[in-house]
Amino acid sequence: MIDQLIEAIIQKKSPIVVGLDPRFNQIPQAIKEKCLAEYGETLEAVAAAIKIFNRGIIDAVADEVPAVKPQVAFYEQYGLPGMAAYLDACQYAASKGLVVIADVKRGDIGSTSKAYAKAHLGQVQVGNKNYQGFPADFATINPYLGDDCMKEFEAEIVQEDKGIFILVKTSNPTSGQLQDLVMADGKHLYEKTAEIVAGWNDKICGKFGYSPVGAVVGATYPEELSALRAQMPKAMLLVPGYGAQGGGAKDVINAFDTKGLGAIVNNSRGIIFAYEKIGGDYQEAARKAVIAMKQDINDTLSSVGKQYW
Ligand SMILES: O=c1ccn([C@@H]2O[C@H](COP(=O)(O)O)[C@@H](O)[C@H]2O)c(=O)[nH]1
Repeated sequence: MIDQLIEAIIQKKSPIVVGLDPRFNQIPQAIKEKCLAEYGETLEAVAAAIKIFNRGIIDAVADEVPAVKPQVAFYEQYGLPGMAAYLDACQYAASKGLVVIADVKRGDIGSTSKAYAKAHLGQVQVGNKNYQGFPADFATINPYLGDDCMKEFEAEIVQEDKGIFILVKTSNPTSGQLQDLVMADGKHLYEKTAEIVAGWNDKICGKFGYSPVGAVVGATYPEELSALRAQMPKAMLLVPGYGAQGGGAKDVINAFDTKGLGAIVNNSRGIIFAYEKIGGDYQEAARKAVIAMKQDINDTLSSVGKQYW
């Protein structure tokens, strides 16, 4: 799947992933009213609105981006109807040929991690039949339970051709509270996580030189991003923090290798709710925002001689 992701990035000239993080209050009024009229003030109404909204966003951007990243929390908060909307987002995006990155930030003791891996990247068997719980191509992983727990995702990575992005240096303001702690050997904790990722990368790698075991590094920490690019040369970087969190093209440029590959930059609110800023139809606004972001990143890549296409 790492190779398909990179191929789609090259084909669409677009190292961009759209975050599907629906907030009910920000969904256009007409969609909300329609769903509330049909289902009343229920979780089902919210889920129906999310489903319509997401499908509209996916339709608007599918030919411009290689991937979407639904963040499960925005669905989970609405219980079972919310999770049905999450499933719909994954399935509908896949039906439009998009790579799905499940932002689930999972990780637990080994045996539980195995169940998480099956839930989001694999299959479960019932009798003679196999089922996919929440089908995705990649999942985000919380590393803090250690190597053995992350390794439980390996079966799905290898046998199902899936991938993971391990949280290395997150974009939030207090990420340094734990991740920047200096260890006995003088390295930061996030560098130790990067060592685990890089070690794993040496064992499993795709045709572009990138591994299905990638890393999450925030656009809001450009210096660390630069250093981590060098420390994990075979790790695809998933870079959140562009847009609403303050990151710009100049901040993410060092996530890319010298050829202009190796990173995919996320933007959630800045794309899906672009209509609140630029007005007009939400789908048209999302499409315009994606095209503007593409231009911004491609122009910046080109200005430093890194544009691949
Ligand atoms: O370090 C991290 C890891 C994940 N995220 C997620 O990315 C998006 C960002 O949303 P924006 O609206 O573009 O700010 C969201 O789903 C986060 O949970 C992150 O921001 N930082």
